[in-house]
Amino acid sequence: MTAIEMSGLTKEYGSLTAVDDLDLTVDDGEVFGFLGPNGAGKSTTINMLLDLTRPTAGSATVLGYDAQADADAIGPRVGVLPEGFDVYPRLSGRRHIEFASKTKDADDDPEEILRRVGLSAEDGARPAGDYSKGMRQRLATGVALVGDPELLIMDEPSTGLDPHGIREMQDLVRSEAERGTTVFFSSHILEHVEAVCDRIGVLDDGELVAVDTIDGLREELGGGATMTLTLADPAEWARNLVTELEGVVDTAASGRTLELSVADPAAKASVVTQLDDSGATIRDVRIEEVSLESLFTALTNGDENERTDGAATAGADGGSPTETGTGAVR
Ligand SMILES: Nc1ncnc2c1ncn2[C@@H]1O[C@H](COP(=O)(O)OP(=O)(O)OP(=O)(O)O)[C@@H](O)[C@H]1O
Repeated sequence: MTAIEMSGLTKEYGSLTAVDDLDLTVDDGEVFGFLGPNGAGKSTTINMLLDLTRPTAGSATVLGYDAQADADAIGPRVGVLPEGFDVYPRLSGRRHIEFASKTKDADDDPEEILRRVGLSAEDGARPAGDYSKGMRQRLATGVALVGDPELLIMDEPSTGLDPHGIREMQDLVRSEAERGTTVFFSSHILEHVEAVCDRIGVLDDGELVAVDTIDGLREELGGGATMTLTLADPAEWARNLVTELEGVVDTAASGRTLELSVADPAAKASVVTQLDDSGATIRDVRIEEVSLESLFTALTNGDENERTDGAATAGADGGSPTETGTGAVR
């Protein structure tokens, strides 16, 4: 079955097209990363799936139900971790789960849910206001898991978490996926998505610019890698042997060092074979794959904080320094 299907899904706010003609399918059981810089339209898309915002055009189904017409059927089957979720400081973690169970008319064992998200019974008894940011996110996920949803929608779940908290969140996503839950995980940080997702969709200025696995995207963008070969003899001679090989896009020779840019993975083996067959002695080979960060930058045209159409960015979260590391495009 298809967990999510968007067809021409569009949302306009006046002259701003926040989400532009999205066609996207997320399969049942998949962990799908919905990636894009701040203001790309991720939350707006999620809001349309949950019927919190109505599309200007197009449609979407969630778990086979029409997102607008059958919103009542979708609600109980979907767990949502909204962006910027915060706890009720005086309520215990356990009470949060109990409250959510009551609201969803579910009969989950609060202890079991707390355990699933890595909170002990003692943690559950404490006021959530005392929790660390990571514990709050885990509790928020616990709340989303009430009613055993078939689909978990997480809007920027790693926001504000330190590296340890991020790893915990990723483990949680993995273990829920192992239980068979489909996960739709939005983020503006490539690394967070890459670590847990089967496929990613990249959104930029409201448009879906790529949908693939990370490896697939790498290849699509040229499978880019740089090869540095150290040879026994001057490299200029060797350079002439490989310049014309398929997949080799750039070459440079300096002393006994030959540097090559290759556009597809197969070219790496061809280079080595060609040199070897021609009698060159290769002393060392270093290969540097295109970084995930440059991949994402290429896809989103290096967008930073704001949209190129100059519209204000909604939901800016003023994240922590840990979010601005490699892969972030804030
Ligand atoms: N209610 C609204 N009225 C007008 N414009 C809006 C509204 N909601 C969102 N937008 C605009 O739509 C665009 C997409 O915003 P959205 O919040 O969906 O992006 P996002 O990818 O979720 O970003 P973030 O990670 O910052 O939440 C932004 O330019 C935003 O300013």
